[in-house]
Amino acid sequence: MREQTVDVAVIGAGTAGLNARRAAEKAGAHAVAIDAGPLGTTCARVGCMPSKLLIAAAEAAHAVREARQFGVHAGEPRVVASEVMGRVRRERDRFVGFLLDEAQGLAERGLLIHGRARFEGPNVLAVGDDLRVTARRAVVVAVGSAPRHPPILARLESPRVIDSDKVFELDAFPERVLVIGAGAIGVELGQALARLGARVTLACADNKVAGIRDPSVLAAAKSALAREMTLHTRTKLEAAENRPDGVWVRFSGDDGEVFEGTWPLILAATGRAPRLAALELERAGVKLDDKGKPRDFDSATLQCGELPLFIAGDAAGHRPLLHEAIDDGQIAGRNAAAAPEVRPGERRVPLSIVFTDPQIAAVGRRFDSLDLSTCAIGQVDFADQGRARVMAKNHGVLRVYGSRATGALLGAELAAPAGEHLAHLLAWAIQSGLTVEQVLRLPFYHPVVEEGLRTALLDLRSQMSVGTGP
Ligand SMILES: Cc1cc2nc3c(=O)[nH]c(=O)nc-3n(C[C@H](O)[C@H](O)[C@H](O)COP(=O)(O)OP(=O)(O)OC[C@H]3O[C@@H](n4cnc5c(N)ncnc54)[C@H](O)[C@@H]3O)c2cc1C
Ligand SMILES: NC(=O)c1ccc[n+]([C@@H]2O[C@H](COP(=O)([O-])OP(=O)(O)OC[C@H]3O[C@@H](n4cnc5c(N)ncnc54)[C@H](O)[C@@H]3O)[C@@H](O)[C@H]2O)c1
Repeated sequence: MREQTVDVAVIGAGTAGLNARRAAEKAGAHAVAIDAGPLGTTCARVGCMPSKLLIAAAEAAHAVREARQFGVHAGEPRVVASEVMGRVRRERDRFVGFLLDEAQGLAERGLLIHGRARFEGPNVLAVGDDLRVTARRAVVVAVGSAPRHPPILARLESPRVIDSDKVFELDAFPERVLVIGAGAIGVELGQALARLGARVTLACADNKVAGIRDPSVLAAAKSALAREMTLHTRTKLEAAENRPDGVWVRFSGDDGEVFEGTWPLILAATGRAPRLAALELERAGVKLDDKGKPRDFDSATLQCGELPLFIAGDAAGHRPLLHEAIDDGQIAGRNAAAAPEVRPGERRVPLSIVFTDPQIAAVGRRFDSLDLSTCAIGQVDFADQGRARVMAKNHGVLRVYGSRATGALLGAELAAPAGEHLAHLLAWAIQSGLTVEQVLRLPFYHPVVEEGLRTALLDLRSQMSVGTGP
């Protein structure tokens, strides 16, 4: 067994791991990342980037179809799946290439070890069969997450059941596809496949779409998505089996409704789980709950109890988004280098954006955390919003939340045209501590989608007991 001693060992060279290693090094530690591969990060290989590339192709097809309402007749677009997927993979590979170059540079400097790591003790790792790495200061666990399939599908082992790890390898789009799950992955990929010509049925166990909790925004999101796919919510997968013509599945709803059918392709978008199981965290002294999650994890410092062990990115399971993986990595890396002197990391206002049309987003405080006796809600419906109508993108609702007493802007949920931009404006205003009144004093051009945001803010201000400006 070869032995290596470092200050900080980071398990995983994804986004969180690379950032953790860099932050630990910046804090003066000899920090090494260990990765079993494939390298290139989930975001670039099978996550954010290929999904947005597929959505971009889908938007192009949709724009051609929609052109007729402007009097521009292009006919039904001819979608050539091999060309669509060729561009998705070419561009994806370009993004991945930059990360592989970074990994190669680290490996050449002895700062990236190839191999699968597991714990032998709180700061001792076995890497593969022939290397033991001891971390003098701490270990950062940044192993990411993996798709989680319901047991009924997991047992089936059919090539006709795929998940987001496989979808970008398709070379043909099936005529019909069943998407199970209406989280970010299900709705983004479901709508994209529908726009690229598949007849999509989307089914999910709960009543949420893209994680939206505000009932008005949820209703708007559902009705916008239902224009392009058949949507079944509150319906649970009960049975599945392989048949000659595809995979047969049966769902049963909370209301007793049963639907079943056979699909040539099923996309399982049923959530992702942290890849912690194979790490043998118990050997590091980590106490796990019945779901295999560390009991004493501190989401502010990212430390597990008093152990010299930090968890960052999707592996921590609390904010499974790219910008949060970057922040987590920096917090965990810095704390690992300074352990046992740890401090809470600075966090940004929560922001999530789902790239459907309309885009679905949540910023700051969520609807279900509001005390409606002290908070007010302002709303705009984009059906009649000027710029949205001009572009024929007039679908969706935006709701902003504020404190009646202080006039502070607290949060928002939205399904809206240009939602990615509106969500950023709101996040920046909230993080800057602006009141509704102060935001309304900022410029709003005409005619822009942001005027819809102003309508919602005016509605919010009218219900507040402070700040009645111009
Ligand atoms: C389809 C899809 C679309 C997405 N779209 C978006 C989006 O638009 N915006 C957004 O913000 N987020 C998006 N996300 C989420 C985002 O991709 C993740 O939050 C982020 O990539 C997580 O980074 P990470 O560093 O935690 O994990 P990863 O990048 O997965 O890194 C984990 C690394 O650990 C390694 N590893 C695992 N186990 C071991 C072990 N035992 N030993 C050694 N190495 C190991 C792996 O090889 C991997 O390299 C999307 C995700 C998916 C799946
Ligand atoms: N734009 C983005 O930021 C973006 C895009 C894609 C993915 N992501 C990240 O990836 C993570 C995982 O996404 P996801 O959509 O897979 O997970 P999710 O947990 O958000 O959604 C899972 C869905 O699967 C359904 N489901 C689970 N088990 C089921 C069953 N047995 N029968 C029927 N339905 C079932 C749930 O009802 C839910 O709709 C997200 O939390 C997000 O952080 C982000």
